[in-house]
Amino acid sequence: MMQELEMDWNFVSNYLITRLREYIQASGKKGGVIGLSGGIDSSVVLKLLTQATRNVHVLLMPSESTPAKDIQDSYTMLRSVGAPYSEIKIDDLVKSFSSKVDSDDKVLVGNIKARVRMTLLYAYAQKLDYLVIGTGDKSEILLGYFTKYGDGGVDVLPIGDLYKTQVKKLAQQIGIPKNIIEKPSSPALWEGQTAEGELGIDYESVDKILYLLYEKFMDPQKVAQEVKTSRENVDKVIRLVRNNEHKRKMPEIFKISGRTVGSDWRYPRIWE
Ligand SMILES: Nc1ncnc2c1ncn2[C@@H]1O[C@H](COP(=O)(O)OP(=O)(O)OC[C@H]2O[C@@H]([n+]3cccc(C(=O)O)c3)[C@H](O)[C@@H]2O)[C@@H](O)[C@H]1O
Ligand SMILES: Nc1ncnc2c1ncn2[C@@H]1O[C@H](COP(=O)(O)OP(=O)(O)OP(=O)(O)O)[C@@H](O)[C@H]1O
Ligand SMILES: [Mg+2]
Repeated sequence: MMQELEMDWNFVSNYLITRLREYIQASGKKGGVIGLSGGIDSSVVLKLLTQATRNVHVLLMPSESTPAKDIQDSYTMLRSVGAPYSEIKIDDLVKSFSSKVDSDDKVLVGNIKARVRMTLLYAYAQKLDYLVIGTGDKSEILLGYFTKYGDGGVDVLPIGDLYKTQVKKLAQQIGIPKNIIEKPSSPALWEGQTAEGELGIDYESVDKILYLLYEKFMDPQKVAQEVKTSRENVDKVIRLVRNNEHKRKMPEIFKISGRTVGSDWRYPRIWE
């Protein structure tokens, strides 16, 4: 059923490396900054990025909820790619922000963490004349499982068209250490958080549900049967995709002049 999600991973990795190199070149910027968490997505994108350009800067931004294992895994990745890095502890910044809101809600504080990281990545990008390279995958993007303008606030999403289960295959191909590939995916925004725990469905099922619904236009009831999951899980996925549509768009502009097309104002070639 899911053979179509199989790909020539060697070809995919070469394709993404080339696209990244060309994207950076076309932007007129010199390279890329990336946040490395020790998780699979940032490890994969870091590896691709170092093959696309020599100008890479890595930010390690641990907080109190970052597992020690993730920091170790980040250093393993750093040693293997040999990229320059800065380590910045973010807890003082996060506390400073959350004290102004007077809240200790874990999702709220977690989102502050993601936005503090984004702010630091953009400051480094500006200082170095680099782009901010994003790490979101297709599963997270479709589900809206990211912080708007936090880890979602980036310049380009190299693995944004690969489901989490496909990122794992690509990771094997490009030689990411096995324990990084196998550990449970987690935003690590609070202690004990795991993606599958918070979503309430495993990624293996989520990816099949997404694929059958949105790429095969299969009826939800049939999807539940095919994936051997409950109808409730399929409905939950549909709800997440629909409710988080706003995270995949630029903010809506209430148009008045009506002269422009789309949300972009095009610079006509004739002016060049
Ligand atoms: N219809 C609409 N049109 C325009 N904007 C809309 C909107 N509905 C909400 N919003 C805005 O969006 C905000 C909610 O979005 P957001 O602030 O992102 O917050 P929210 O989606 O509530 O939380 C982020 C989720 O992503 C997870 N996450 C975060 C970071 C990293 C990762 C990871 O996988 O590593 C996962 C995190 O665990 C949590 O479950 C609202 O407060 C509102 O401002
Ligand atoms: N401690 C951290 N230091 C630096 N960057 C981080 C840190 N935590 C999160 N990030 C950034 O936020 C991104 C989103 O986190 P997310 O957990 O989705 O990705 P991941 O850890 O790379 O992979 P996975 O989704 O499997 O956990 C990371 O890829 C990374 O770029
Ligand atoms: Mg993670």
